[in-house]
Amino acid sequence: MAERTNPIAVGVIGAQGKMGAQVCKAVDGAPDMELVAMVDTGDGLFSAADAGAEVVVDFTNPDVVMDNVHWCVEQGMNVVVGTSGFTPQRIERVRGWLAHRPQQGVVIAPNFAVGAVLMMEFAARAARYFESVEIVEQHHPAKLDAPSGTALATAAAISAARADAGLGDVPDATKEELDGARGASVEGVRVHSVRARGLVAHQEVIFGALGETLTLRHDSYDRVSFMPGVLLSIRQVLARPGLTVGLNDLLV
Ligand SMILES: NC(=O)C1=CN([C@@H]2O[C@H](COP(=O)(O)OP(=O)(O)OC[C@H]3O[C@@H](n4cnc5c(N)ncnc54)[C@H](OP(=O)(O)O)[C@@H]3O)[C@@H](O)[C@H]2O)C=CC1
Ligand SMILES: O=C(O)C1=N[C@H](C(=O)O)C[C@H](O)C1
Repeated sequence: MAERTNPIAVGVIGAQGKMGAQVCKAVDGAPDMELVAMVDTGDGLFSAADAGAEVVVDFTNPDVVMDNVHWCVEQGMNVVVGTSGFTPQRIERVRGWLAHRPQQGVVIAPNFAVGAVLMMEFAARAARYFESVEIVEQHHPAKLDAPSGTALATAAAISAARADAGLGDVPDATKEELDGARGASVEGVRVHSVRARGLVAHQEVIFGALGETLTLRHDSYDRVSFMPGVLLSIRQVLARPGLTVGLNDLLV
């Protein structure tokens, strides 16, 4: 394929938000991209299509993201999605929208930070060797969803690896508990959500076996940590028709 010489036209939905604003700045500073549309609450999505966006990046909220992605796909645009709330059912719906659109791509990533992607990979790799596992995710108090999308994806990957290895339930003798004291069970993995001022996005995965524990921890101290993954996805979505979930296949 001939190398393109014109910049990638990018639109951002949720442009006034914490992530959206950071994405606009990163796209603006990328020599191979042009920021053509900044859309937020009350603005019409059509401005991204009118501006000729080839790739639209969505960082909004789980209540609106499905409508946004559907509309963009219908308009023929490629989409990079960071917004949380992607259940397996939602992912299948997006796959369905793309089924008859062989030219278009959508990338959905629960976390764009390279360290977080590796932490999830390492957790899936470690899962088969440990009888016990729990996840503690910590975020800023403005976060709308709990557990985080990253924690849900990590729990799902761990659960699949445990099932593959023939591991049974995580041992836990708890008989009496205050509501929530043992966190939420996500596919059999306990997830605890902390919300505190000063935090950005952090996660620990604690594995336990006889006489040892292994703790994997990732910290995003600043939202700039997500930008290399977002820019990589914008570049790659154009060459990846269909649905890509997570950054694992994009990182070389
Ligand atoms: N995948 C990843 O690596 C990361 C994912 N996230 C996820 O990204 C999402 C956004 O996070 P964050 O930036 O912190 O949230 P913010 O609340 O700071 O930003 C969301 C922005 O989207 C706007 N918005 C809401 N509805 C619409 C709509 N229908 N059309 C256009 N704009 C809209 C909001 O406007 P208003 O305030 O008026 O509602 C707000 O400006 C969350 O789901 C979060 O979990 C966050 C960080 C990293
Ligand atoms: O809301 C956030 O801030 C974040 N959301 C994503 C999630 O739900 O996992 C990614 C990261 O943890 C930051």
